[in-house]
Amino acid sequence: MNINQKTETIVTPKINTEKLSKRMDIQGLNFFYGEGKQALSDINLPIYDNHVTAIIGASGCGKSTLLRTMNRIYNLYDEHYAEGKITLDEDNILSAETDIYGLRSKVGMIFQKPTPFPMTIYENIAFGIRLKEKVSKNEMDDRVQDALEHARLWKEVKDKLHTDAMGLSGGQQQRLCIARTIALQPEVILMDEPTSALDPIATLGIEKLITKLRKTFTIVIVTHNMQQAKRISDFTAFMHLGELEEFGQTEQIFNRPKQTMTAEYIGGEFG
Ligand SMILES: Nc1ncnc2c1ncn2[C@@H]1O[C@H](COP(=O)(O)OP(=O)(O)OP(=O)(O)O)[C@@H](O)[C@H]1O
Repeated sequence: MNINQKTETIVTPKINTEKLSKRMDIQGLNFFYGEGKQALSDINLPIYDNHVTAIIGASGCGKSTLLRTMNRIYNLYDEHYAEGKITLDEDNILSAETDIYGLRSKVGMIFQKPTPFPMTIYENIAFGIRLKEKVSKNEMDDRVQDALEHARLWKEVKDKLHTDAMGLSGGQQQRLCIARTIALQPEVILMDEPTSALDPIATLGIEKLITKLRKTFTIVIVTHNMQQAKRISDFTAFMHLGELEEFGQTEQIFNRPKQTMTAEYIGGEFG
């Protein structure tokens, strides 16, 4: 099966963005990997609540960098810094007063390669919950089951919860990582090419899951796969050389791009 084959022109109803609330709002964002090494310039991007926003663009245009500003994971390195404003529920997360651990529990992240902890399936989920709050054994069992059900993994693992998570397939491991993130009840889930290490069937499993999760969470996904962006996102941001070239409803970006650069990228002229 080739899941990347060209699909029909997408037909989706126009979303009236005036009726949506913004879960996050990026305003005038610049990002530097050290003095003089600017990777993002003046990014302005709304992230609408309970919708999926895809970030697309050629290699090196700044997609992952942009995603990483949204939970300040770049703070792991002293010389990396951001300027501008990113609001989450009205608070500027770039402010020096931001509680970074609190921020990361509100804005979860899924990486390219599944990264389960070398523990049992159950512990992969219970571990994070325990760090955040005190819950009884029964409540923990319920929370673990709930997260696995939400991540569409429960049926496959319910009889082996106390076995090593590393024994799961790649697609199952990625769904476990999603379950681990969901268990902490974030508001936003960031996904950095979450299916690029998976086969087509596992990819479709994750895509179905993302479509379901948007009812509860706000999702931002970086993808190289334009057919994937078309299939699962409501909004698309096209980046070029560290700038946001065009943002709009996915249907508009793919069917009627306004910028020549967007049309060329979508048409496969560079990438
Ligand atoms: N740790 C780093 N130190 C210095 N420069 C970096 C670092 N990480 C990324 N860059 C640079 O920042 C720019 C944006 O990189 P980024 O990884 O965000 O792009 P991308 O669009 O996600 O690329 P890809 O699709 O290849 O993953 C590139 O020019 C890259 O070389």
